[in-house]
Amino acid sequence: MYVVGRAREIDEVSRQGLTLYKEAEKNTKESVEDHPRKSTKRRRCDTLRHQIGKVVNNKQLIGFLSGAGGTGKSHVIKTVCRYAQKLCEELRVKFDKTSIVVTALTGAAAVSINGETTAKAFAFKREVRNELEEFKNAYLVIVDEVSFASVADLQLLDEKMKEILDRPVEPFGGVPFVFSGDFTQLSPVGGVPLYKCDDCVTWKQLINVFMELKVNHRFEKDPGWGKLLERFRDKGPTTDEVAIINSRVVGSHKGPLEKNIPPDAVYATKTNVDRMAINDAIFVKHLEKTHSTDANVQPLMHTLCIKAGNLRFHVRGARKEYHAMEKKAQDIIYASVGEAHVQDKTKKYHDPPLKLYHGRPLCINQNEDVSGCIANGAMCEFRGVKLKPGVSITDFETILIDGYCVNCVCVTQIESMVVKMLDGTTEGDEEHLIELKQKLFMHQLGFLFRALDQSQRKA
Ligand SMILES: Nc1ncnc2c1ncn2[C@@H]1O[C@H](COP(=O)(O)OP(=O)(O)OP(=O)(O)O)[C@@H](O)[C@H]1O
Repeated sequence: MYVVGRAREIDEVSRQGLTLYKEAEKNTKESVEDHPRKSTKRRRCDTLRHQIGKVVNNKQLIGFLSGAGGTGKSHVIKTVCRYAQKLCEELRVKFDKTSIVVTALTGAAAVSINGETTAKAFAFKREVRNELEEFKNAYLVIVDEVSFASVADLQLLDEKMKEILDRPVEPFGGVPFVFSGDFTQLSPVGGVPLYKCDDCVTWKQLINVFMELKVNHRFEKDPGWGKLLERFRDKGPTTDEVAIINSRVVGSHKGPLEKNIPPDAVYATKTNVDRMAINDAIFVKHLEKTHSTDANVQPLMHTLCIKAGNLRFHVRGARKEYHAMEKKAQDIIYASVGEAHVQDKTKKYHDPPLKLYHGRPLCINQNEDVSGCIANGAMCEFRGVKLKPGVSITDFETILIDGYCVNCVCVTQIESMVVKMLDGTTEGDEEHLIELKQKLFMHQLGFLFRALDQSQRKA
């Protein structure tokens, strides 16, 4: 087992890589002369694989790249891919997304490393062997955010790779794998985490290279905060540090007064009910500044509520019989009921109307187009909506929120939502259309987006 100490040592790795490249180049020339019948391209690929194999003592690399948040795991993954691309260009060997398959367990992580979700890349939910044939060419597969993987996920990945490559004995079909992540971060939803399973052979016995990044780059400009978070991760904070955190809690006896909170403050809330209360308060503040309580004044078009359908109630004693709710009752629900309060029979939570205005930060909660960075967890800003043909603004209804008249439209009248991505790879002022997916059961209100706490990630 190898231990690579610090992020800085990546430089050392790249120096080794350069030597490797020079050697590979030399060997390629030699092997061209040795085997004149083999195509030059084929020989270059074989040499490259052989050289990569030598780095890990001719063993199949199954590595684990770890380190606290901000130590540069994603940075290393992107650097390795850029480096490999350059190397392949020099060797005139084809390099594309199947040469190094970059995947992550979550959509947001996949965006940050320019990859795909692991489930999508390996078609976890589908039987599509032919589509996956291309993985036969992979020099390396990277799986980021491995703390999210359950034992079952890893076993599925192992089985898929064995099946794709027709190598039922070699782990992951014999392809080099690097898992990246930090087990102190989030665990899988509804599965057993890898570190908790003593008989998970795939994880515990197969990892043969461990790389730990120790220098935190994210907090270079605020080392004090970085150290505090590091202690949070390792042993838990000291009493003084808890006091520092508490001094940032709005409403605590030492915390900031509401009037002193900057408009771009980042809120951390413990529960969804608190998150929604903050969202609603911010929305009402926006209405106070821009909207009227006079029903005769036309509400402004930059602000819009999107509801899933007309709220109805189930008639007692009657099967499948529903009555429309009174307008007043609807207004109360739209104004004060949030996603955290609405649960269906299957215990799923559903959003009442989304309260939006031009520029409102949103968090995407589905993997729509991961390579286009429209992925679960990615941040975007609401710009507007595109209405379905035949729908006009005169079809909008007005609802009352804290006495203010606000435009409201049913999701069935909308073709797509217009957003601007705030993080990920998209640059410039480009706007995106996003299809709204919703379940149209009258009591199930599901949306593509959930509004975040007006917060943007700081780093
Ligand atoms: N070796 C490095 N030199 C300079 N900056 C770096 C280096 N490694 C990472 N960074 C920067 O530090 C920040 C955090 O890096 P990165 O997102 O890769 O961390 P991470 O370990 O993947 O974090 P997380 O676990 O939260 O996803 C980024 O802004 C990145 O550009």
